[in-house]
Amino acid sequence: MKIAPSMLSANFATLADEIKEIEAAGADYLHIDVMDGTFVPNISFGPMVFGALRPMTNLVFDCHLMVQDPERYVEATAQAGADIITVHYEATKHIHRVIQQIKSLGKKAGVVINPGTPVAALDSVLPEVDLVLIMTVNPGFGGQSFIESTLTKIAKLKALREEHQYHYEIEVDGGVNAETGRKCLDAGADVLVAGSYIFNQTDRKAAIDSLRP
Ligand SMILES: O=C(CO)[C@H](O)[C@H](O)COP(=O)(O)O
Ligand SMILES: [Fe+2]
Repeated sequence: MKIAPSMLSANFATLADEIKEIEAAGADYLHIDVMDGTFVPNISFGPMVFGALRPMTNLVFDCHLMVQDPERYVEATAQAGADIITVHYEATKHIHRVIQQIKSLGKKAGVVINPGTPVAALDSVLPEVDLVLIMTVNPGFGGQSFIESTLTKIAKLKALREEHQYHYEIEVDGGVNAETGRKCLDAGADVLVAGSYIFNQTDRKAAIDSLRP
């Protein structure tokens, strides 16, 4: 399994040091939450900010685009050094086209659904994607409580992957701590995103280690 600390909960005044610390502590991905104030009721940062961090770390840049019509920003995200670009099913009229756009830029393509969207909405893109992200909170803010009903989606995605020999990783995002993270792993998750749980602890290595079974 992999751990993806979410930069949203890091100290923005010392970002480079925060990122180096979680890299040394054994993180696998750096989860990068881009918010536009329209698709979600919050604004975070964009490609100019994480692009500046790219030369400072070898962590996989796992970009979660919470922006309306993400096709407008996929190219800038790729150019800023993203490795995985994940777009919301709910944010575009053309999810299949956006996935193709990401792949044509040579990046791994992910799709993400809100707690209110069923796995069935993803039928047509599951054969194409490298990652499926299940929101386990409503997107927009760190530090929210895990929504238990999302666990059944993880199991569904795992069963579909086995049945059809799909290749996507299953990632979960929101309210993940040692307890809820374990539930996600038991249900079949491959990647745990955790923001406040990791960055609110002074010992980030202990926090990351506590998420591993
Ligand atoms: O996408 C997100 C919010 O929309 C974040 O990745 C997520 O909320 C991480 O924060 P926390 O682990 O504190 O819940
Ligand atoms: Fe996220």
